[in-house]
Amino acid sequence: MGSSGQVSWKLEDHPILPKGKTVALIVLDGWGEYKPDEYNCIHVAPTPTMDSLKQGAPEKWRLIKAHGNAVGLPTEDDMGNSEVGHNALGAGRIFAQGAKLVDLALASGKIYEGEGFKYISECFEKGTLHLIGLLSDGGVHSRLDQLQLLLKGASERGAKRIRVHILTDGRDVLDGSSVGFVETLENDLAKLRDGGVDARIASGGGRMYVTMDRYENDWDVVKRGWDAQVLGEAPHKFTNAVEAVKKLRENANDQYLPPFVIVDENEKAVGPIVDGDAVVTFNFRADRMVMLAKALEYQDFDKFDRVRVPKIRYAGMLQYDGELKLPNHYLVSPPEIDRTSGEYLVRNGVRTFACSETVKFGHVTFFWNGNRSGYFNPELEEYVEIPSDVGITFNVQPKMKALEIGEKARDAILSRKFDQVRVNIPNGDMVGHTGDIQATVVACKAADEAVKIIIDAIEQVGGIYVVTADHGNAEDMVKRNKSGQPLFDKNGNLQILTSHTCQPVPIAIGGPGLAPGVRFRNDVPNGGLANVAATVMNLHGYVAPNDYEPTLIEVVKN
Ligand SMILES: O=C(O)[C@@H](CO)OP(=O)(O)O
Ligand SMILES: [Mn+2]
Ligand SMILES: [Mn+2]
Repeated sequence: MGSSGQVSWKLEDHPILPKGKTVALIVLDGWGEYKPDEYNCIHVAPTPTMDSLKQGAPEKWRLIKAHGNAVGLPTEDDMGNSEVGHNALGAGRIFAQGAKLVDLALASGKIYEGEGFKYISECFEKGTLHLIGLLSDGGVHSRLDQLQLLLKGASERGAKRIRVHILTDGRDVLDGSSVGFVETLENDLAKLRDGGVDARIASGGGRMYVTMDRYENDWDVVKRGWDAQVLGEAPHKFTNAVEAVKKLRENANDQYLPPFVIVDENEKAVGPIVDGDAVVTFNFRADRMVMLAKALEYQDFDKFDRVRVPKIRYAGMLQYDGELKLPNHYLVSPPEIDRTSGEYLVRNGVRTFACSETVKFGHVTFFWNGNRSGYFNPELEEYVEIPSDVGITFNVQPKMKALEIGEKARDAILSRKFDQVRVNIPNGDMVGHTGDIQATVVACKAADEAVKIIIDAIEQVGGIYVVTADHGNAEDMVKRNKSGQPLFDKNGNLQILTSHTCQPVPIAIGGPGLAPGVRFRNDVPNGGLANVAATVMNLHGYVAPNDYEPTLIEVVKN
């Protein structure tokens, strides 16, 4: 059913539940459930609204899975993330995600037989192969072991000169871990050199300061990367990448390292991108690669002065935006996330409003709709983006735009122009990633206040609310041993967890429009994010398509 031509879009009416209720769908980003201790910012923060929803357990509040296999990731040790979380929430089915698809393509060798690899390998004879991406084993945007296999595979297939442009992490993995990842990569590159391949690290920088911006929040981030990777220019020059990262870490953490280039003994950059070269962006996840992909691929580009636009062959690890066909060439086909609940509902006349601030805007639109940008039907949909603050780490502004998002949703609800009002409230996640516990407590309080604004509006119009989250983050801010005790580093400092978690997330339903007798079923104990779409379709008065994961709710006679 890949092509929409053969799909029957008409949804069956729900036998009991009515149509026409306003449904508010609230996704708290990075809001999991964990034991209530001092490192659980959601517990520490005053969150009266979320607390009162929890009182509705088990009929109106429960936990659902948001990590690992439940969201299409390779293993149960993989924490959830926004891409796979919102994909599952919106699509109502579990798709093997980028991480897994790349694993399979590398294991079978199919990655080297595809059009994308053939396309770039045409440059191997005369040009350099550049690999740009996030260097960690976080598994959210990329994975080191995949990079290692790709390096090996490409050199076995004729790549003679390879340059790696690294982006240090510290967000999906512990801050400080980038030194170890760079050392590992350097060892691999040394082995390749022993085998006659001229392979080196050429440039680097921290993911949040260099290259990996998203949703066009701050093009300067991408420009810094461009200058280092393509032009070979950066404020910091080193002859060795391990040394670079160690030195720059004195003033910044891994996520925010300034851009640097590796130079030779004559101070000349060892790996600018020039005519005739091949480039692969090795992240599988889309959102933070789209901007660079545009800069590399678009002829007409006015977001910053590229100075020099090399004639290259460029391929993404995946195609990052199916609608924009960006990039044109890619090594692995992305998951085909079709027939999303958003598309079904709009095609059945459900008027939809979606809103977040820039840094999460694509989550409730692009990811929600199966990595597809744009409207299904502009007559029935309105997507509102509230500009995020630019150039700050969010611990200095932990309230972010939560209240503004709440107010926009409230206005959309009270206008009665929409049947579904969908938001992402970013605070738990974005502030949780900074590792600043006090700020994250403030963030959670603000998120709770935003939920209240929306629920109050739903009360006024007789609607229904669904409150859930895409994965954990703010509920646990420390690294722990197997028995859950916080871990300390060798200097006795608490090991702060900046990443997401593997914890389940809450889901709550309620509101005056919820029909009598609606409650969570108890026969879907392993329910996860993918079960939410069918649930929401029911609340709009429809039955979900057969192949959707089952609904979480039932209607019992009183
Ligand atoms: O910031 C991001 O890119 C990821 C973490 O790498 O977070 P989220 O999945 O919540 O967007
Ligand atoms: Mn998220
Ligand atoms: Mn996150």
